[in-house]
Amino acid sequence: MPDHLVIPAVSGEAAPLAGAASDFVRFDQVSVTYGAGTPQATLALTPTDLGFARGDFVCIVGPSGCGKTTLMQTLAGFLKPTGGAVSVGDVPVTGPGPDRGVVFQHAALFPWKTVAGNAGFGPAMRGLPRAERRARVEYWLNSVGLWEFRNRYPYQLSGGMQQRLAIARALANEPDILLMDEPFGALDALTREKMQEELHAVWKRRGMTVLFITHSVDEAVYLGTEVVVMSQRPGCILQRIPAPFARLAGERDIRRIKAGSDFVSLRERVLSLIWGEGGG
Ligand SMILES: Nc1ncnc2c1ncn2[C@@H]1O[C@H](COP(=O)(O)OP(=O)(O)OP(=O)(O)O)[C@@H](O)[C@H]1O
Repeated sequence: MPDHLVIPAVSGEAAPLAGAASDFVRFDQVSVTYGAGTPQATLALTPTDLGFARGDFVCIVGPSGCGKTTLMQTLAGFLKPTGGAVSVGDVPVTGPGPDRGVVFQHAALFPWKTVAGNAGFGPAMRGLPRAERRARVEYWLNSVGLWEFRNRYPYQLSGGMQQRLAIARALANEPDILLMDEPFGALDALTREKMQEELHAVWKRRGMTVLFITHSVDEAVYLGTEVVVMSQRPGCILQRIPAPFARLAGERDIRRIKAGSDFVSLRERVLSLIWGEGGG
């Protein structure tokens, strides 16, 4: 580890489960039952409290089917909770909105639009003036290294480039909150680490709030300011674990950070919690 890196101590303390009244994003007793009132009713999420501050990078991990996507979709506004309420800046979430950008595992780009057309879609839908749209598209395509590919179509891009475009498209709306559901799950290991670096750099530069679902504990511990571990279905939050690596001061070296003993011990701690719940 280079000397100039300042690593805050890994406290070993879990953060309190409930949110605080001052939190920017709040889930208050949010529960979800799919098919409520039918014989097929599935309790996906038990009443859950979670809150976090503006600028936090919150990573959610947990066994398959534990309700991670369900929780995120209530914040995205795609899913109305069966019980409880979600709010952003004290305003209740009642549906999707441009303040919350969403990136899924598969890029879901518009194949008939160019790279620039995809990136500019949100601002165009919102009726922003042409000059501002162009400026945003240029800025965000440059940010994810795709400006020189602006006239290509999605099928002419690699998987990693498509995912970078999906991120640029979400960011071109300049959302306060970025919601990412296993965004790097389909990428090879090397591209995935590069994407982790790029996302981290964008997060640091923009200071936005991120809620990030992943099956990779390594990724969660590296990117998150906090790792939220969920239980098996019906999901609840088992532990919230602060992580220090996202806010490291100084130059970052992803390989050295991940090989460091603080990183390895935090990763093992999260992994053993998940294994106790039946695996990821
Ligand atoms: N539309 C739906 N209708 C009925 N049940 C659903 C629906 N969507 C999800 N479920 C169920 O709710 C539970 C939680 O699903 P969810 O997708 O939130 O889990 P997850 O933790 O994101 O899973 P994974 O890690 O495998 O992506 C699962 O048992 C799932 O089968």
